Amino acid sequence: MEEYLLQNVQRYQLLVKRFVPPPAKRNAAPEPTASNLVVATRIRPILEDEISSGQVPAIFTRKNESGVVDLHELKRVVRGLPTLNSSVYQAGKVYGADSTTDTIYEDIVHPLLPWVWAGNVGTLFAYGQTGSGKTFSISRLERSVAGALFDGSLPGKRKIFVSIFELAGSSARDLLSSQLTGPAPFQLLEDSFGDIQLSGASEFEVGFTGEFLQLIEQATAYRKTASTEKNSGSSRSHAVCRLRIVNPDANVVDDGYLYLVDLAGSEAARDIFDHSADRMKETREINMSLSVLKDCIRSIAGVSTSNSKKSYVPFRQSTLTKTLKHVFDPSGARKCKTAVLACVNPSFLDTGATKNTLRYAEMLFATRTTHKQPGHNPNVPMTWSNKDVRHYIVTKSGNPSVAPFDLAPNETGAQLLRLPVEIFVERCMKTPGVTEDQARAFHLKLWSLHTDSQQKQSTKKAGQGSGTTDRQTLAMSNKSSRDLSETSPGPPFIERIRPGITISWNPPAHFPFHQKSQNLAVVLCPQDAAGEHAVDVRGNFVQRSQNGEKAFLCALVLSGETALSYEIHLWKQFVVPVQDMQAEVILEYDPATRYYHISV
Ligand SMILES: Nc1ncnc2c1ncn2[C@@H]1O[C@H](COP(=O)(O)OP(=O)(O)OP(=O)(O)O)[C@@H](O)[C@H]1O
Repeated sequence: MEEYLLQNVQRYQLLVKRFVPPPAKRNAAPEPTASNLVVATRIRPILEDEISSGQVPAIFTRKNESGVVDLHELKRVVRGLPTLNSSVYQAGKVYGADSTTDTIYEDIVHPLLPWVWAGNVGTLFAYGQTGSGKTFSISRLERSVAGALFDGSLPGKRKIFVSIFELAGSSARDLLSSQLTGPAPFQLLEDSFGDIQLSGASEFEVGFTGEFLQLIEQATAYRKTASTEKNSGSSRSHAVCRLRIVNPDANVVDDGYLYLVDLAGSEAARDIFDHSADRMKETREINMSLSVLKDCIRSIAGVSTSNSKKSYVPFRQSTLTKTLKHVFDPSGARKCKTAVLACVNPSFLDTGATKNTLRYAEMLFATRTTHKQPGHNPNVPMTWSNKDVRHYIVTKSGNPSVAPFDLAPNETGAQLLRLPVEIFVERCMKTPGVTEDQARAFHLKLWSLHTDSQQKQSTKKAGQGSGTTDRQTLAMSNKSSRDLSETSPGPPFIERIRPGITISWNPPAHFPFHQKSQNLAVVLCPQDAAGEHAVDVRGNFVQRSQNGEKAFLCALVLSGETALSYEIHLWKQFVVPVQDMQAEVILEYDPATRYYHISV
């Protein structure tokens, strides 16, 4: 086909010249005043070597209509001259070949900085066909961000921490690791707040622009690239630069995060020079992760392949979308703003890939909406305002009740949950008469409610009456994709207890391994099935149950060396009555640290 196009380039140019643009169908939805999603399309200039090989541009912006582009393909006909097949796209803000990266920065990236500075999450990602200008754009935008963060234009003091890593297939590798063997693998773990943690990846504090740029250069040198037909320095992994912004003066404000993501280009087998098994596998994995990304985009746009408005967002299916969970998780609690840069190659040889990129840009453009916080739910501490927190403290902290001003002067539910247990207890004990045991029991009560709430399904229904694709409607109606079933509420906790699950429990006062944080145990078998030689951690034989009390022999889970990490002690066993069990807890193993962490 390429040969055919190159042979007919003059006819193609003639037809393009004669083309009369039809009016573009405008998106009927009103432009949100403060959208949480900005979509932009960048058409890179046609390159010298492309011109010298006879290529011409196929994509054009309109003079009087911003945000609209026309794409022309040459259509082969069986008999007669080829004709022109034109399509029109409305793909957000459009930047033509003569636009500068500085303009794009001012329009879509700079607004993210005050947002993350204030403790929110901002994301910029560039996607598009291999050779379409993603790395060119992101690398320059990163430099502008590095300048603006330290030029004193943002108010107040912040500490800035940088991690840079690449995602390839199912692996995540640290591009700032000091290992001589190359980027070190690490784990992406989801904590009980639903945030993704980079377990084992390095993070460096940077104090000025040059220091940040040096880290970017170090990471770029490590990043995996290879030659493709379209780009001699093609990126063979997705690169993520994550900035964590800490406000040292306000310990109740969440850390801000800025993600700058340069995706690997999608490519076809014909684009690849080296067709070795490894290279083909790598290409398959990249294309697979990009396809999961597209599924996520389709789902949040409410036009999933199943045509169901209650789409399941499959962000856990690749490390890329897991990293971008905050963008796609309908149940996410953090406030997010996202800028998407769709990059396209203007050449008429690349129109297939360009159409694909523009279709997804259009789809994303249709999902723009203002961000609303999930509504208050008395059973979900993550949704509580400070007023809700104070009410809970007054009514549920025991006798005497903890003074709300001592425990949570400003904190929301999410912030109270994040308080280290020792600080929580210390604050509770400022109230006269409150004992340490009472404070710890109250902490446990709050956490039990939290862990249970993370597992329960939302009962609200999708888009009732509105018929819109509002992400918040999806958020309220869709489960997070951790809830696999749409209809089943799941059995109550007591009925779920079985060998193999981990539970939190309330040990008796004489228990010798009382943990400062949660007390956890892995259920091994019913007490009566333990056998006559089974001995518990105190050296007592495990008795058969009496008075029909239901109990299980459990292995203890004790705290690890690092905060909120745990180890399973299979040989330290103890009988736990069902009545002392509180909730099921999901533990996730981190091979890097060899500890378990609470996942849900
Ligand atoms: N706006 C631009 N102006 C001038 N040259 C550009 C522009 N955008 C991209 N290029 C050039 O186009 C080529 C391909 O760009 P780049 O490497 O950024 O593509 P990519 O989309 O990151 O590709 P891959 O996915 O294969 O990594 C490079 O030579 C780059 O210098």
